[in-house]
Amino acid sequence: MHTIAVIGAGKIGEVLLSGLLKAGWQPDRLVATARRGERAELLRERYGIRVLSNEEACAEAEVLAIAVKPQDAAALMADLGQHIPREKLLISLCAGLPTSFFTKWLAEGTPIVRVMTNTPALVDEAMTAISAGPHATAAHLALAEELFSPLGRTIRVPESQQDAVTALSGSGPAYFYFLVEAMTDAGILLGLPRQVAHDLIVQTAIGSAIMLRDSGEHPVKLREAVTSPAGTTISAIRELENHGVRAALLSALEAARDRAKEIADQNL
Ligand SMILES: NC(=O)C1=CN([C@@H]2O[C@H](COP(=O)(O)OP(=O)(O)OC[C@H]3O[C@@H](n4cnc5c(N)ncnc54)[C@H](O)[C@@H]3O)[C@@H](O)[C@H]2O)C=CC1
Ligand SMILES: O=C(O)[C@@H]1CCC=N1
Repeated sequence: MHTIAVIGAGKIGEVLLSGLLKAGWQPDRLVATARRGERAELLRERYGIRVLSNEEACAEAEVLAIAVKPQDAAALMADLGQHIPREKLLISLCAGLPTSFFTKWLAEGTPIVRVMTNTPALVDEAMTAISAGPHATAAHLALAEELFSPLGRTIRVPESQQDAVTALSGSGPAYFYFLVEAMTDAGILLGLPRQVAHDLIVQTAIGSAIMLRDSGEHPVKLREAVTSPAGTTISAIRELENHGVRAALLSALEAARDRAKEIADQNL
């Protein structure tokens, strides 16, 4: 069994650590690094894992999962790159950064895999997309899948699609929460108590998501089944179309994709 180091165990790094522990990884196979002492202490207490310096973690683990913010990656790699021998596998979780970003700090031949996951990993329902970067073999991709499959679903995509994946499923949970928040407000407008509105919409979201996943039906079909002739739903749909919600989503995701590219450009 490999030892995995999560370099920069913040929100996403912690999700990965807790998922691996739930999947049966032994705490002595997991190592984390953190910038702040209190964070290190919390991770030690919560998970019983070792929290080391970046350099020690690199020496200890065969797989290095880079989970710092993209804006912190250059400083990290400038310090750490020289301590990473080519036998290690580097897995980047950083939004926007292409695998070519990392190669300049790494020994020639070091394998890199790029991953985009999302926060539903906390409830074992992540969507994780995995791409081979330079020198990543089928075995490296299989190892990345082994690490992320306990957190939910995994798919493989070409690296050229990762910015789009980031815009769609990486950021996706935020769009659904935004929608739930707005629909709860709409319930308040219609006179429902906040808690009732919240409960109604959360269960409706869960039911709709399960139907989308399990029915095998196209979303248009599912929507049509709710939309009665001259009924209530079509009145609401007309307002959504009048307000350009579909166009807003297209623009929103394009903006997220463009921001991923911009992050890369600012850090290259
Ligand atoms: N939050 C999300 O929904 C998602 C985030 N990501 C990506 O995951 C990465 C991490 O994001 P979050 O967990 O949200 O950020 P975060 O800010 O919660 O975690 C990053 C952690 O890295 C630590 N750090 C920074 N520089 C360090 C260094 N030199 N040595 C050790 N630790 C260092 C910070 O102290 C922080 O705890 C980002 O690159 C982001 O693009 C990917 C998918 C989803
Ligand atoms: O907002 C962000 O930059 C990160 C990447 C995907 C989700 N959160």
